[in-house]
Amino acid sequence: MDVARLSRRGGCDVGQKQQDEHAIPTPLFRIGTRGSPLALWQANTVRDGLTAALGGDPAAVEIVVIKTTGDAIQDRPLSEAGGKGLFVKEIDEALIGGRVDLAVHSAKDLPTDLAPGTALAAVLPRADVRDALIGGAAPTLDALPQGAVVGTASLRRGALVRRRRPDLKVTSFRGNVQTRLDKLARGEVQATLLALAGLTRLGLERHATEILPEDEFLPALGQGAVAVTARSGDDRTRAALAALDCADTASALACERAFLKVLDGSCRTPIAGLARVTGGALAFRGLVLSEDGARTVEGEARGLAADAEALGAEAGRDVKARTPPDLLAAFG
Ligand SMILES: NCc1[nH]cc(CCC(=O)O)c1CC(=O)O
Repeated sequence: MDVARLSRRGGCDVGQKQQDEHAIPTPLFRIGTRGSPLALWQANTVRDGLTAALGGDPAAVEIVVIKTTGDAIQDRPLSEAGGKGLFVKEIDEALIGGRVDLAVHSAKDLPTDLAPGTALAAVLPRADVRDALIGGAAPTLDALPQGAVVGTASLRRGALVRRRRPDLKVTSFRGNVQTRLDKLARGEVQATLLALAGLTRLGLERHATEILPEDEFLPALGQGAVAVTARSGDDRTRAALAALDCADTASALACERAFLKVLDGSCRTPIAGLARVTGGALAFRGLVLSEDGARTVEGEARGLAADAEALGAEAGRDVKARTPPDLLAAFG
């Protein structure tokens, strides 16, 4: 990246800076993020990568923490309050309004339709996609006592748990990763499930008592990936972010998001799926479940990574065509 080609905002170019050494430097890029520990880890990772790509000036990239409606609502399941979009609305507004130049999100929390005027600009290399069980009463799902209570806010995790252990009780469980671990420690539930990627990023992976195999516990679409959005027309920011993009992860995410888009009108139906890309080839498996996990409809797609989006959409249409109407009704 040729930093000299990037003009500082507000006309504060290098010549001016030399004239007035005490001027507060204007960052080249502002990153919008939520303030949760996981969100800050992600934003810091993008800041470090972007700073390095720009030549290492620590003043070049600034993080702006934005409080979202989703952060404010703590008393009810988000699927009731309005869904995932609640975590991105205010950040999108800041992006579109120019208060920030890029926004960092967990890919799995990003709605399938991005806000008009914004676009994906980079996807970081994917971390471990698997879910982990954090068992209080026992270390593994199989060893949990009959009727034990598992706390999770995720319909997908709830359905996958009940598919394997129909006797377990699944209760809604919100809050950030640390809050959930605290609730478990207080005995409010006997076990919970969290993304291994999130635990690892927060240095909390020691709490995982069982790592669930990805073929049985198919992850959420986008799990383990960090996505960066920018204004669609902002070529300056998009060019800078291209240095951070992992092409294989971006293809996998495009496939998974296309699958989700075909299937999901709301977030009331448990959906899982994972695309793997190796040497230009993509393999995808996707799943729709009933809330109790008793019924599942599975789809697969294989092809070129270059066709990622079409492969995901095709798998989505195939699964949708074979899904019983009452499961589809939940799509809202
Ligand atoms: N919905 C919250 C969320 N968003 C991303 C992660 C974990 C990190 C990731 O999947 O990239 C988590 C926590 C969790 O599901 O355990």
